[in-house]
Amino acid sequence: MEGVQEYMSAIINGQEIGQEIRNEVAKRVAHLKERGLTPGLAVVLVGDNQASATYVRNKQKSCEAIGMFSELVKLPEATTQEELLTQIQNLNEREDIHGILVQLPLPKHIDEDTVIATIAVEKDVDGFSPVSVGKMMLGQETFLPCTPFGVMKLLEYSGIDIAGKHAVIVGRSHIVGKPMGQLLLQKDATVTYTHSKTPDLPYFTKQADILIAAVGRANFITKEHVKEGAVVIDVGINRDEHNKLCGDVDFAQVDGIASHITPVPGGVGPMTITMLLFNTVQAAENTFAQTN
Ligand SMILES: Nc1nc2c(c(=O)[nH]1)N[C@@H](CN(C=O)c1ccc(C(=O)N[C@@H](CCC(=O)O)C(=O)O)cc1)CN2
Repeated sequence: MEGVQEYMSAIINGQEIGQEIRNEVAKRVAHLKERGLTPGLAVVLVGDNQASATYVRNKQKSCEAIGMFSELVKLPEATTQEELLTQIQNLNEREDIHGILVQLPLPKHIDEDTVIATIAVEKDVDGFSPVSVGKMMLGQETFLPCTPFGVMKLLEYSGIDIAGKHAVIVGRSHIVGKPMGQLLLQKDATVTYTHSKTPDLPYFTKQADILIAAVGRANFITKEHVKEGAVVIDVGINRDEHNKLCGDVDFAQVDGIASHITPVPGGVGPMTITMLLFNTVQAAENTFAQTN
């Protein structure tokens, strides 16, 4: 059709890129172990959320696969906030634990902000604590939140230039949308934040060279939202009306319009755990450097 350029969208494969990075992390683990230090991750799971239990199991398996030590602290739904804080304080003191993560969401009677702020900043491998977030905002060295960090790696490994590009973020969560914009800004993108209540969303998203969908709604981003040749990164993990896993982007509609696109599953998801391993080995290396 005249005036319409058709793209073969390149599929960004998070499994493959994640594996490449995990292989590098595994070498760093082996190097530390030869020197007598085994990187250790503590994963705290409170309650019976099935999806959380699956993610936690995958995190533990991934640790084992590269030779890291991992410990699961599994607590019942009725755990009080005080009990949880005590558990975290104990983990903060442990020399064999270099990274701590508390799986989110927590049961409603527990205040997530208070819990996250209790994790020692040098063990905050999720990068969620106020100090880690503040350092990230200032461009200082810190642990970056795993999902946005993983997206940055996907862009880098796919050879996508960021400087000078217009990145539009759809979503404003503390763990994805907000930090995502900051990381892109630090690489000289021009960043626009939008969200589910932005009027005339396509007006903004159609301007995106890099479109990040992190709104948490199944198939929310359709062909009306996407400029031809845009890079489309789907951070969503949803279930559609048939209970099938899907992202925030209607893949079938956007495939062929975008220059690059991430699938769900197999795009951003595997990178979240990869960057958790990356941060944990970094935490262990920091400990090693301080004690040797
Ligand atoms: N403390 C944290 N809690 C949560 C985080 C987090 O980064 N830290 N993120 C999410 C859940 N999450 C990790 O915890 C996570 C979600 C999805 C995947 C993933 O690999 N998804 C696969 C599909 C998996 C499936 O089949 O269900 C994919 O997209 O390919 C990894 C990690 C909320 N909580």
